[in-house]
Amino acid sequence: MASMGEILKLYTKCMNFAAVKHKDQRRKDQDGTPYINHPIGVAFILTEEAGIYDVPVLLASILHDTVEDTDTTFDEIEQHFGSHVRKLVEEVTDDKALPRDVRKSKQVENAAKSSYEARLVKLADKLYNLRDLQRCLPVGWTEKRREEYYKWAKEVVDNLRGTNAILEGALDEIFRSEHLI
Ligand SMILES: Nc1nc2c(ncn2[C@@H]2O[C@H](COP(=O)(O)OP(=O)(O)O)[C@@H](OP(=O)(O)OP(=O)(O)O)[C@H]2O)c(=O)[nH]1
Repeated sequence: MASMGEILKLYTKCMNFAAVKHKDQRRKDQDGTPYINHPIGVAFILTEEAGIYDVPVLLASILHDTVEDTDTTFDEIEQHFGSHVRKLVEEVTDDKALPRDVRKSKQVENAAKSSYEARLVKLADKLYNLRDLQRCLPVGWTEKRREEYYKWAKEVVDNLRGTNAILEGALDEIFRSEHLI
């Protein structure tokens, strides 16, 4: 079993890796929030709200957008963080080469087939993004696009149910406030 020191070393290496990879990326909000706030926030939801302390899950949550949105490869993830974390990051990565509508429907389909660990990352990711959407509308988004995102996110979440009552409860609170349930 890894010591606390080894775990902290790996966790810090992971945050540094993601921060370097996302360094030029910003969120879509008016303020151009540094993108790294999102993966760190997803990991924080898992520890702080859901009480998840599973190391591969937390590492995958921090790395979840590195391959999708930066030049990071799955081989690189494996080299630094091992094959288990690589598999989880693969499970939560969308293929950006696909047309947007195909990518979005694949995410709904793939949710149902995901592992328990990947489901935790997906739920926390959706929770962060939906809260962000409640906080402010991304630049260039219309109210219609916002509504469509909520509806699509609910379809994904519905295929992830039975995974974690805290995360699903927090998501349902948002869906209720948006009159989706
Ligand atoms: N709410 C919100 N989202 C932002 C912001 N900045 C960046 N995003 C990202 O935008 C994506 C959602 O926008 P879409 O238009 O639906 O997706 P797309 O960019 O992938 O086409 C999410 O990424 P994703 O990896 O595609 O996640 P998900 O849509 O698969 O959950 C989310 O993380 C922001 O300021 N607010």
